[in-house]
Amino acid sequence: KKYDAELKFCGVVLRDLLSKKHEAYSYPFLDPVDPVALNCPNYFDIVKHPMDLSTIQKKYAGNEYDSADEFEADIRLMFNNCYKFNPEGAPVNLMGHRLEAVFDKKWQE
Ligand SMILES: Cc1ccc(Nc2c(-c3ccc(O)cc3)nc3c(C)cccn23)cc1
Repeated sequence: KKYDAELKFCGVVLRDLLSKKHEAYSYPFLDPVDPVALNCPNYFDIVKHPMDLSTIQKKYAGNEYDSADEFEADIRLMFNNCYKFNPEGAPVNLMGHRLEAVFDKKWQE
């Protein structure tokens, strides 16, 4: 059963993560990682289930999430992919932690 109120809140959180105010650290997460463009040919050897905010947005708009838990699982997958590929202390790793902190604060609201 879809719980509409909780799914509406997912849309509110997603819109915030996509907003310009976070663009300084959200840009690595806005679109699917392109291993050719980024010169990281080993990406798909390390990250088996890629995820990004544009894909989450498409799934949300397409009503593919049946619960907030499913939505959160994709958000966490996106960040955990980032931490797996980008070592602790690397710029993109730090951006992941910054954007995840934004998510965590809003999510626990
Ligand atoms: C050789 C190399 C090393 C690190 C990266 N990381 C990285 C990522 C990235 C995002 C999420 C993710 O799960 C994995 C990688 N996004 C970028 C961008 C937008 C610019 C520069 C580096 N970027 C790219 C190439």
